[in-house]
Amino acid sequence: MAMTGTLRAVRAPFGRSGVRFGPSKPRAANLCWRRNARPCGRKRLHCAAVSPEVAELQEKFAISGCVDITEGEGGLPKVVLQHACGSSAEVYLFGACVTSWKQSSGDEVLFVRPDAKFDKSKPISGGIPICFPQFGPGKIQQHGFARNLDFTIASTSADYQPDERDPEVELVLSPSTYTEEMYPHPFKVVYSISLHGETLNTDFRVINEGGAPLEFTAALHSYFEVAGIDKAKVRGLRGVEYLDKVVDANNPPRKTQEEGNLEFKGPVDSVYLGVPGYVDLDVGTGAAIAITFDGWEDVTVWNPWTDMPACYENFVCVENVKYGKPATVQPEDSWRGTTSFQVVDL
Ligand SMILES: O=P(O)(O)OC[C@H]1O[C@@H](O)[C@H](O)[C@@H](O)[C@@H]1O
Repeated sequence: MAMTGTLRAVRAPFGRSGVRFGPSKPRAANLCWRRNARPCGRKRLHCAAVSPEVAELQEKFAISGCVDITEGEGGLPKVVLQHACGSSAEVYLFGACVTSWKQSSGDEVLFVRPDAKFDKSKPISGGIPICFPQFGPGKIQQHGFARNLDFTIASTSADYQPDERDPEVELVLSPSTYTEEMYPHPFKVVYSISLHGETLNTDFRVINEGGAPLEFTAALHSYFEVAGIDKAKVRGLRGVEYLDKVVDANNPPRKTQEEGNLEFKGPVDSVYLGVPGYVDLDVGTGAAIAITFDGWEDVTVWNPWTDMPACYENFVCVENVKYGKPATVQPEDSWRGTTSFQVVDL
């Protein structure tokens, strides 16, 4: 993942060293805190602006000017990352779903579907949901349970240098009675999301906390806004074999991508197997989203076409996937998939 030579201040869950910023500096105990860590001036218990849960998270994990924990849609807690350059990202603890990534111009890059619900009745439909421990179809619910569950905040951090403070949040998901019924394996998901300038970086790790090998498939099910489905193109897949799930989702035929530009003239639901680290999406405005990745081996491209009449013209999913060869993680070992998303001019 691209990082500058600035001193990073991060906690060290996997051997990286540094200084931890969260829980953040002590604050006046009873005041309600809002965005940018300024108190609203009223006693927290009497302030209807945020729930006690969100107020507590803000008190523990906010970093002034870089990281805030606020109430999102439906009152759900969300982490707001703000970079000094003006870019920002928003991450719901429910599903660890990144629902917004804005450039310093204010332009939104991600797409949230109009049918998205923020009441936990279903996963958030849009942004970057996580699929784990299954990228379906398969034995359990289509895309696994991680996108239906609340993650917890392990830490927040930012760089030392005031002009280059890269905000980061590290989220964790551990087994519960609910997950054990479907997937009786000790695991820990550790997922970090950060901004480096206008670039969004994700670092997805699965740790085997049991005594037997841990198997899973997974994905970052990323939805991107496009200027029109007729203008969108995915590039970087020429010559790659793919599974065509439009033909048969349960028994997809294997094909080879012939064209350098994958265009959309009908439904597309293809899992490209063994993509070498880079793909981009021309969004039709003269810009593209460059997706650079490591660990993730496959790429799914999905657009439902007229099955979703209200929005199919406005988004394309280009997903980082570990599917063709499911991950097998030995006891005390971990699997890691990193992705760097960047908007580039064409
Ligand atoms: O669960 P969601 O967000 O509606 O997405 C569903 C789609 O997700 C894609 O990743 C799959 O390849 C499709 O087969 C599936 O239909």
